[in-house]
Amino acid sequence: MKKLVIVGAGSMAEALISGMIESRLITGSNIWVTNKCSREKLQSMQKAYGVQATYNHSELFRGAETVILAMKPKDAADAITLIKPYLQEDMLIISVLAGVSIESIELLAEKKLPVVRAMPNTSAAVGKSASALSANERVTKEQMEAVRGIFDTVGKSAFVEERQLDAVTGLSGSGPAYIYYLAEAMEKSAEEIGLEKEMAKEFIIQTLIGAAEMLARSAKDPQQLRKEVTSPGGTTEAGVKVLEANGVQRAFIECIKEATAQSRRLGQSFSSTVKI
Ligand SMILES: NC(=O)C1=CN([C@@H]2O[C@H](COP(=O)(O)OP(=O)(O)OC[C@H]3O[C@@H](n4cnc5c(N)ncnc54)[C@H](OP(=O)(O)O)[C@@H]3O)[C@@H](O)[C@H]2O)C=CC1
Ligand SMILES: O=C(O)[C@@H]1CCC=N1
Repeated sequence: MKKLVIVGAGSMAEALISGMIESRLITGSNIWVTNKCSREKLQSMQKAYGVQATYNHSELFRGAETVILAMKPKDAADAITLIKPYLQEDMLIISVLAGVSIESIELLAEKKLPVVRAMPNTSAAVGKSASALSANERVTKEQMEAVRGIFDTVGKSAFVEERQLDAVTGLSGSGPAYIYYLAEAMEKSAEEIGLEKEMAKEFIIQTLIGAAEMLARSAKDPQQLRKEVTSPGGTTEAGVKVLEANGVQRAFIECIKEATAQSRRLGQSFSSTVKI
């Protein structure tokens, strides 16, 4: 891949950079990054991945083939307004911004651009992102393949309708955080049940990896797999009864619905400011 520019150098940018370099899709020297003002962060990324970093926009965008927008949605209007003179109609724009529509990006850039909206997750750093993609009609077949090239090397990707991206954001964009929340609870419980922290950590990680592998490889659904762990009158049944009594499954469903609604709200408030 030729020159790739990433505007925003936070968690998502770093996950993508580390995944792309690890999978040898691109070398660090062909990746150019910038952020708002955190110079130390850019320096640490240069050191860790061998990427190029600059605040000089002419230098940043000169000869760029692909531009990834990776700032927070609240910063997107300012960022796109600043970079719009440098965006060319043949540059492929990939936005990972939650909620922000393709239309809003084009309105802010004040030009017709090939835009792909992507919703990956931070597991891209280890090649395990689940990424949903949605493209406008200006994206060529070659650009589409280039985008698949990026997101398939950092995990698995699939094209969806743009209107489905809020739901994907609530489910798998934010998804790793829900699993980390569960891991946090398991770690906290370990202390209370008398297990040494470091040892418990290993058991927790292997249990999560094993359960994920079972879900991926087995033809059985999650409920069936859960039943197979649950002996009548046994330990799992006793534990899961407590989860049921506390409405934990319902809480997870509400959590994903609320995250989806927040993605929709972010998008609506962004669109309304762009259109004013
Ligand atoms: N984190 C995640 O799990 C996921 C995030 N996303 C999306 O990715 C995007 C980034 O999220 P995340 O990486 O977590 O955010 P971070 O807060 O970690 O990083 C945001 C980055 O944007 C930079 N930035 C802010 N304003 C500008 C600007 N005007 N010009 C250039 N850079 C700017 C910040 O620079 P500085 O540090 O100097 O302020 C920072 O480097 C969001 O839109 C989010 O919706 C999508 C999927 C998953
Ligand atoms: O929390 C967020 O808004 C971003 C989008 C998906 C994951 N992190």
